[in-house]
Amino acid sequence: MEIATRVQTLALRGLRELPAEFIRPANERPENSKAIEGTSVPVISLSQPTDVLVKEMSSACSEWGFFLITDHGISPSLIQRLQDVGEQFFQLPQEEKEKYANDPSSGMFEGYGTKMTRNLEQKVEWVDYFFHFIWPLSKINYAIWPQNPPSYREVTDEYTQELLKVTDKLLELLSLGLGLEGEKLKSCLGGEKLELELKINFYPPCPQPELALGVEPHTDMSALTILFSNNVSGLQAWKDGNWVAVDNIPNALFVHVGDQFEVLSNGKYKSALHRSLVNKEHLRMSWPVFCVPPLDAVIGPLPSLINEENLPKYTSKTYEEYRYRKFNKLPQ
Ligand SMILES: O=C(O)CCC(=O)C(=O)O
Ligand SMILES: [Fe+2]
Repeated sequence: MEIATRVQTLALRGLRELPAEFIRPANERPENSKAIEGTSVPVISLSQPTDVLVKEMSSACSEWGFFLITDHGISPSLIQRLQDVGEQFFQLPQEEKEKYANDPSSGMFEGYGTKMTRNLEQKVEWVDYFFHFIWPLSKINYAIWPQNPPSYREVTDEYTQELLKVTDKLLELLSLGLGLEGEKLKSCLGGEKLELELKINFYPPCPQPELALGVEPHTDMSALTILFSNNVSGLQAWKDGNWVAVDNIPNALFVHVGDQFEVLSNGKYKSALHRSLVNKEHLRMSWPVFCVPPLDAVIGPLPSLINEENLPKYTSKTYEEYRYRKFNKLPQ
């Protein structure tokens, strides 16, 4: 396996100019595609009554595909501890981190990674990451989790338990918002077999942030993604032809619809196109958790949402097939 050049290693070299593979074509550069002013992402407090939440959330998912949640019940100190252990891992000596290197080309997605490129047409992103399952127990491979700092596992397990409660609540509200029974969307995601994947994105300060992207525009193939950052701005989501910067509200969680919920809802909920920018001064980190069905779950528009006015807009297929097609850029 070829060892990737890590973005963190490049950043430590104190480059003044960005290597060519990071320089985006003019139309993709942040300097030429700025976020609009005067629009902000809906903020939904989970402390409101259910009927209010159902309305606010379903309209946010239909109109925006994303929203921020506050009063979600996860303590600020737990979020801080999760940030600390993630940051401590990335501060380890490089050779220590390389012990966890992943190898997506041979199907080993979990571990420490950086996307590579072999030709200059294909640009790369200014980010290193760590990726692993956090749920269900049968999918967890603790051997690939950072052993350092030693509290990484305990803190991450605790966050998982708290996040499962939030996920259940969101899935229930989003089901009700489609006029379905509260348990419906969770059962479509395999019920207790629903999977959670954690990615830690590490974006070092970048010498020419106006020419680069942290993560290029994409929709997540998950059903739902729940994310927070270290309060350094950079995440943007696409709404009606413009980029909208996601505000940093301390301890709020950013929630967005992924492809599987767009398909299940037959397009009522929109999978959010989003990207992240980097900056010159500050390290940015983010912790998305992807909520996904098991690979053998068949995902298609829900029959109860289909009628003569609402014909199916998507084909049904297993999540495994969807993932294969998305990775290989094949039509769905
Ligand atoms: O860093 C962020 O805020 C977004 C990252 C992201 O979209 C992803 O990893 O899928
Ligand atoms: Fe994403």
